[in-house]
Amino acid sequence: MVVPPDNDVLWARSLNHAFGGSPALCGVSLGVREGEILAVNGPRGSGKTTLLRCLSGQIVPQQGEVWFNSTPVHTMGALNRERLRRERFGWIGPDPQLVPELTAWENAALPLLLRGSSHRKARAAALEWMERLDIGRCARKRPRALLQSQRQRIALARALVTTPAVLFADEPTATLHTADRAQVLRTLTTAARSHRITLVLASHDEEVATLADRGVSLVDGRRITSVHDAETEGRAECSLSV
Ligand SMILES: Nc1ncnc2c1ncn2[C@@H]1O[C@H](COP(=O)(O)OP(=O)(O)OP(=O)(O)O)[C@@H](O)[C@H]1O
Repeated sequence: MVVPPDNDVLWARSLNHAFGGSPALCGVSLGVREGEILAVNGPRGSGKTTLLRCLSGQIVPQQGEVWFNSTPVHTMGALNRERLRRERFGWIGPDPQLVPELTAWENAALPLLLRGSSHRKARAAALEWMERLDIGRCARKRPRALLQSQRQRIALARALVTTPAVLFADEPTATLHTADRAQVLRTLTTAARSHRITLVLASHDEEVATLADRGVSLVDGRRITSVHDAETEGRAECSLSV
């Protein structure tokens, strides 16, 4: 068995996954360094979501390996993967998927409440993140009374409230207007940097490339190297070696 490099918090080797015989990932390998912001680019249907779902343990690739901090994720049972996701990972998708009956702060605090944190602690942590994300004034409102951009920030607060080791963001700005997109992306990347949260960010948004440390590109489930990727990889390596 090949052991992953020490400085990679996440490492994937030769991932292959198909849905009903249609390949979604074909031999994708990559490493993600601790605290890095990695952009995953590619056109619709190129395998970005499938890659993030494999890396985060939501699905087990049909072939290949996924490692988190030198622990093999691909050989874990469903319960251990579930625990890993709950305790170490965060996820934000294109749709906020808030619980309509709960207030904004209760939605943001949900991962802590489910972990058994006290109501007071969970509320304080949720409100702190909501203030940082500039939605503190929405705390007592229910999702239906909020704008889509506010709802997506609540989902962001919910993903960040546990300070995950790795945050997976799958098209987090897809349902937002252009102005909101830029702001949510900047907020997300700033929060990740200030808390040293590793961020794997799949997006069509061109601004992502300027905010990430490095990018990988997928086409038809395969990893390709573009000139831009080679440049950004080079930049990341240079900045690490300074
Ligand atoms: N649950 C599923 N069942 C069947 N096919 C799927 C499923 N999920 C993904 N696929 C297929 O796998 C391929 C890769 O899809 P995936 O969602 O990973 O790509 P993507 O790059 O994230 O696309 P998008 O930008 O549209 O979200 C596509 O052909 C898609 O139709």
